[in-house]
Amino acid sequence: MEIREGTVEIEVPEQESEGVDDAVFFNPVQELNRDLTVATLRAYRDREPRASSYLDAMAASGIRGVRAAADGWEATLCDTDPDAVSLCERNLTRNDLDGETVQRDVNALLHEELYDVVDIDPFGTPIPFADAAFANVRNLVCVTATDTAPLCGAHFDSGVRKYSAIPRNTEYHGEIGMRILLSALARTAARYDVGVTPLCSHATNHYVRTYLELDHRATDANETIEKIGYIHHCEDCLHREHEHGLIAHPPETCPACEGNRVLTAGPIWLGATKESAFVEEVGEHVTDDMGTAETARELTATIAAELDQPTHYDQHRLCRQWGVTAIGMDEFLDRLREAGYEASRTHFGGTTFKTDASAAEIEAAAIDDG
Ligand SMILES: C[S@@+](CC[C@H](N)C(=O)[O-])C[C@H]1O[C@@H](n2cnc3c(N)ncnc32)[C@H](O)[C@@H]1O
Ligand SMILES: [Zn+2]
Repeated sequence: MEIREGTVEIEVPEQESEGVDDAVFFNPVQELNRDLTVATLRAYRDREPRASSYLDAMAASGIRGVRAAADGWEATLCDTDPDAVSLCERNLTRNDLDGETVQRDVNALLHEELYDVVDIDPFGTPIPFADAAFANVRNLVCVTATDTAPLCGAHFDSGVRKYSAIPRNTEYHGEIGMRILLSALARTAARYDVGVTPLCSHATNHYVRTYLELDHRATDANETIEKIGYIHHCEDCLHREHEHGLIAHPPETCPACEGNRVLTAGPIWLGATKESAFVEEVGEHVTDDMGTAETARELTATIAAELDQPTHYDQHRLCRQWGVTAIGMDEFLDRLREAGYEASRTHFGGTTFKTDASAAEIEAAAIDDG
C-alpha cells in the first residue's frame, strides 16, 4: 500500500489488525507525531545550523528518515529487521532521495558513528537505547515512549523497574508519565556528563514524545540534575507539594488538609518540559502539506502557552471533589487571573489547566459558592 505524508510517498505494508504480525511496522495514527518531528527538525536547524546528520534509529518503513531526507537532512535509516531495511531503501529510491540504510542493532551503531540528531521510536520503552544515545549523540535526542501504563503508575512495578523512579497514578497521569520519562532520560544523560534541555514535549494516552537538546559539560549535567525532585500528592484534597533534590522528605500529613493519604512520586523531572519560543517556531514550521497541520498548529500553540511548572489540574475533577458545577474554561481561567494568579490551559485535556495557585486557593478564587 502507498501513502503520502508531508512531501513524500511511502510504501507501507498492510498491518494485520490482530495476532502476531511479521509485517514491517507502520502506524498511521502516529502521523501527528511525525508531522511535529519534521516541524521540530526545521525549527532546530534554525537554532543550530551546524546540525546536519539525522539517525532514524528504529526506521521500520523509514517514513521518518525519508521525510527528514526530503527536508535536506543527511539521513541514516537503521533497523535490525532486514525486511524493514529493504523497505527503507525502496522508500528512499521511490522519492529520489539520498540516504544511508543500515541493518544493525542501533545501540552498536551509536557507539561507532557520531550523529547530530537521533530519533528513538521503539516498541514500548526507550530506556534500552538511552545510554547509547546520550553517550554518543551531538545535539538533539528525540524520544517516543509508548509504554504509558508503566510511566504513569498504572503498571507500578514495571514503571519502577524501567525508570528507576516511583510513578503515581494520579488524575494528572499524562504529566506524571512525561516527567518520569524526562527524569530517567536526564539521569541517564548525566552519567555521561551530558546536560539535557527539553525543547518540546507532548503526551497523549498512547505515547509521550520529547525533544532533548544536549550540552556536553559536567556543569550542564549538574544543572540538569538540579531539576529533579519529588511530587507529594494528597489523595484527599488534591493538594500537591513539589520538592527539589535527590532525597525525598514526604510530609507525614498533608499540609493543606492534615489527611494522611499523601503519595510521593519521584525522582521526577520538575524543570520546564519545553521552551515556549522554540515551540512557537515549531508551530510556524508546520506546513499545509502535513495531514495533521491544523491539529499540529493547535497543539504547539497550547504547549507554547502552558505555564512551565508542575503539575496540572482538571477543572472537572476539582468540581467533583468540591461538589460544584464546572464553568467554561475561559471564565474559570479569568477568575484565577483576576485573583492575581497565573493560569493557562494545558495540552493534557480540554478541561485541564496550570496555575501557581494551590488547590485551596483555586477553590477560593474560581468556584461559585452558591
Ligand atoms: C515502533 S517501530 C518504528 C516506527 C517508525 N519509526 C515509524 O515512525 O513508523 C520499531 C522498530 O524498531 C526496530 N528495532 C527493534 N529493536 C531494534 C534495535 N535494537 N536496533 C534497531 N532497530 C530496532 C523494529 O524492527 C521496528 O521496525
Ligand atoms: Zn490534603
